[in-house]
Amino acid sequence: MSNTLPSEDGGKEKYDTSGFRKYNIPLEQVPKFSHDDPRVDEYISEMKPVLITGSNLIESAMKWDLEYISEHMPSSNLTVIISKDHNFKYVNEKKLPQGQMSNLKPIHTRWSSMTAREFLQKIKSWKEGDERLYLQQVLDSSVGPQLVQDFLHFNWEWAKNKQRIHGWGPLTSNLLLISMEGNVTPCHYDEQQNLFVGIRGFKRCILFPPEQFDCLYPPPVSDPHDRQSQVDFENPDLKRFPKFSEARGMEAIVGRGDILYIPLYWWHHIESKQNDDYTVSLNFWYKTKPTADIEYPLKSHQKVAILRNIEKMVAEALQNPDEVAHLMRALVLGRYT
Ligand SMILES: CCC[C@@H](CC(=O)O)C(=O)C(=O)O
Ligand SMILES: [Zn+2]
Repeated sequence: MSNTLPSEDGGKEKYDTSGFRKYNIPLEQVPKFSHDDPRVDEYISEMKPVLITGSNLIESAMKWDLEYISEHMPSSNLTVIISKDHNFKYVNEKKLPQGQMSNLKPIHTRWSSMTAREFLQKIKSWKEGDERLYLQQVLDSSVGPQLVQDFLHFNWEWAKNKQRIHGWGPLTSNLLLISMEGNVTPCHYDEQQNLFVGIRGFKRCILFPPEQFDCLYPPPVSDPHDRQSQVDFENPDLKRFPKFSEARGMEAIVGRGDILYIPLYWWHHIESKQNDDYTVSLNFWYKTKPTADIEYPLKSHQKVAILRNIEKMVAEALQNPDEVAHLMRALVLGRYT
C-alpha cells in the first residue's frame, strides 16, 4: 500500500530529500513506524510528530487524481488559491483592515474557483513566470455523491480510535489539497491536531516544536498573517530575526498512503516535490478538548496559547496596536529581565 517501508531501525531511516528546496536549518528525522507499531501511539500521546506507514485510513481515496475528480465532479467549482510565486502564505481576510485595503501592499495570493478540469488544464499548460495554483477544497457534500461515497469508506474506526485514545475533540474538517509541483505552504502553526495523509506524489514537511516560538517570529495576532512565521526560509533576515539561527527542525517526506501526525501548535513548512507531477494530500483537523484540570508544569503549546491570550487582551484593552509593544516592554524590561 504505501511506498515507504516501515523502518526496521526504529524510525531513524533517512528520508530521500532530493527534489526539495535546501534551507540552512539543522534537521532531525521525524521517526517513521508502521501503523500497528505501539510507538505510534507513544509519540502521539507525547504530542510529538510521527510518520505512520501502511495504514488503510483513506484507502478509498487513493484513486483521487484530477482525472477521477474531473469525471465525478464535472461542474463543481472548487476553491483554488493563486499566487505570484511558489509561496502560498495563508491570509486571514477577516483580519485585513477594511478601510485601508487600498494602501495595503498587494496581497501575494488571491482566492479563485474553478472546476477540476479547468485546474488540470491550467497546471498542464503552466510555464515559468505564470501565476501558480493550489487547489484547497474542504470536503463537504458539494464534492458530489461519488467522492462522498469514497469518504464514507475511509477507515473511520482507525481515525476514531486515535481521536478517542488521545482525547482529541471533534473532527472539524478534511481539506483536499492538490498542489502543483514545487508549491510551498510556508512555516506556520495551527491550533488543531492534524493527521496529514499523502495520496499522490511526495511532500516534504519541516516541523518545529511550539517552544521555538521565539525563533520563528509570527506577526501580531491581529495581523492577517497571524500564526505564520515572518522569516523567509530562502532568504532569512537575521538582523530582524536573529534567533532564527537557533531554530532546530525535524523533517519527514510524506508519500502515498503515509500519515504525518502534526501536533497542534507545532510549526510546519510543507512543500511539493519540484519538477515532479502534481501532489494530492488530505488532512484531518481535530479540535482539542478544553483542558479540564490544568497540570503543571505547563506544556509548551499551552504557553503559546497563554501568549496569544495576553496579546489579544492587551490589544483589546489599549484599543491601539501601536501601544502594545511599549506596554509589554514596560512590564518586562528591568523587572523580569
Ligand atoms: C492549507 C494548508 C494545508 C497544509 C500545508 C500543505 O499541504 O501545503 C497544512 O498546513 C495543514 O494541513 O495544516
Ligand atoms: Zn497547517
